[in-house]
Amino acid sequence: MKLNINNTFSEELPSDPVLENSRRQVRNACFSYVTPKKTSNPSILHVSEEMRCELGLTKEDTVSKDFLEIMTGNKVMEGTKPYAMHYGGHQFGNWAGQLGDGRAINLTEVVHNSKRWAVQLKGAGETPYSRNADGLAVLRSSIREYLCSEAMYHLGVPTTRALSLAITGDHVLRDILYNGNAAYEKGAVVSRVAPSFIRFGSFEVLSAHGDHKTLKLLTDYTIKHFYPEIESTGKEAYVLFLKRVSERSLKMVIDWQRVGFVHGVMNTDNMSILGATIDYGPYGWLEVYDHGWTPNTTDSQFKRYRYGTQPEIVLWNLYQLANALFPLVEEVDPLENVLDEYQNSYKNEYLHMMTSKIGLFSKQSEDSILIKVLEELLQSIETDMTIFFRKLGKYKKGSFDQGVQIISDAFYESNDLKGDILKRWNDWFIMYDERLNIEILGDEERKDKMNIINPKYVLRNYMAQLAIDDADKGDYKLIDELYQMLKKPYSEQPEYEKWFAKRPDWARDKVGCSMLSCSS
Ligand SMILES: Nc1ncnc2c1ncn2[C@@H]1O[C@H](COP(=O)(O)OP(=O)(O)OP(=O)(O)O)[C@@H](O)[C@H]1O
Ligand SMILES: [Mg+2]
Repeated sequence: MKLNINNTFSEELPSDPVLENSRRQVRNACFSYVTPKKTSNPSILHVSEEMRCELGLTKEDTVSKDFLEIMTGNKVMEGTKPYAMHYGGHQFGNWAGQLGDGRAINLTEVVHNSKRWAVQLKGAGETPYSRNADGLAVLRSSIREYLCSEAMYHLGVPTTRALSLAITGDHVLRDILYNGNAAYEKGAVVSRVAPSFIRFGSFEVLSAHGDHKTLKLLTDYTIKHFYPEIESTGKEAYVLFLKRVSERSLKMVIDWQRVGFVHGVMNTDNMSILGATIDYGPYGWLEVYDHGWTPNTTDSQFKRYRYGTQPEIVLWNLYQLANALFPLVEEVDPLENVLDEYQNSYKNEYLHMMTSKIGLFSKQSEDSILIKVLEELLQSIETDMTIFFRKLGKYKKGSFDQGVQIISDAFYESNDLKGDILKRWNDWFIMYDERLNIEILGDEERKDKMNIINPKYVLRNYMAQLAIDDADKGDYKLIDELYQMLKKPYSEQPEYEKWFAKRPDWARDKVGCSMLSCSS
């Protein structure tokens, strides 16, 4: 197996001088060297073809013994020195101090086709940052991370990627609902890939420790490799850096809102500095359109990370990043201006995204009302988000009296559609139809454009759970079926029509489908 190894993070940034794998507080360093844990009887369950090609690996490579051993922790690739990254974070609104890669281990960076990739194992064993946990990951959460990160890539949402999914042959103890019912589960490792795994928390931890020297090194490194378009130097560069991170993070969260993805645990240690979705833990997909929904039972009391607040939370997290960068800028105003800009751009971008979802591509002053009324209606009775927007593409100008009929599959209880609600829906279609008259696109063209904005297939929570249930019994076919289908989320794919359906009733309140915890 030949990878074009080219390490920059570990070559250019300070490492923790302690080499033993003991839990500790790390200072003046961006990472600690650590070797992945050996696994007892590993086997690869799936490999992402697209990611394999991105890294310059052949099919033969991915079925080799080397690949199996390297991607499950049993062998360290020649010429590499794996390491865990040092970071901190704000968790659920509070500063949590040092966190770091407690179970993720970076193997190496690779350059292929002029693109830089860091390859990391998640669930690869204890590190200096493991605190009181075991450094491992279970099959259920690894299937969810593997499938969803690749699905998000194909949806066009900025994200970390996955290369392989493996079981380790070891057993891992977990208490899924934190209610005293711990049980052994199959251990697993996902090899995941991103240009870099640096997080907001990587900057925060250095700033919190007053280590401005390493903070500056890390910021300069990040700009040099990942924001090369920033040509200025000094304070100006750091302000621009915050601005670019804020723009990328805004794009990411607008995409989340567009496809109905709820991250579930948007702590600052789970915010990539590249504006990519990272940490597929207790995430979920909106089935019933509901701004108040979060899949994460650990957050059920305050619902801090519910669907509707995700863009505000990104802003809150950017504030923490701005605070962390403050020692490099020493002026509040320019940093605050960047955050103010986020707020303005967010309003515009959100409206633009929502209007494009309903096939409006010109701007009109009344559009915000049309969208607001629609959002209220979508929440007035249980309405499936994916089905609603996809079906709306079939609407034909002038047929407002058939509007409700066209989207009626999206309603979970069509009996609820009566009286005032039905009237309000009909009124909305009249408004919508009038507004469509200002658009230049015809029905077919509008539908085609809407169909590359509104996915037909997403990884509904119960679908991942079905794949997990099968995998627990040793049947991995559904993992591949979902993986193949989710490669083309915007295409019709009649062979997969059965997955274009509302959540089945059995999944309504089932653990793993509508209730997920951080236990993984
Ligand atoms: N089983 C575990 N063993 C050791 N550390 C863990 C374990 N699970 C989580 N952690 C650590 O707890 C912190 C918060 O966990 P969180 O659930 O956000 O991350 P994660 O799912 O492990 O990984 P990532 O953010 O890398 O995708 C992180 O520092 C993480 O490394
Ligand atoms: Mg995390």
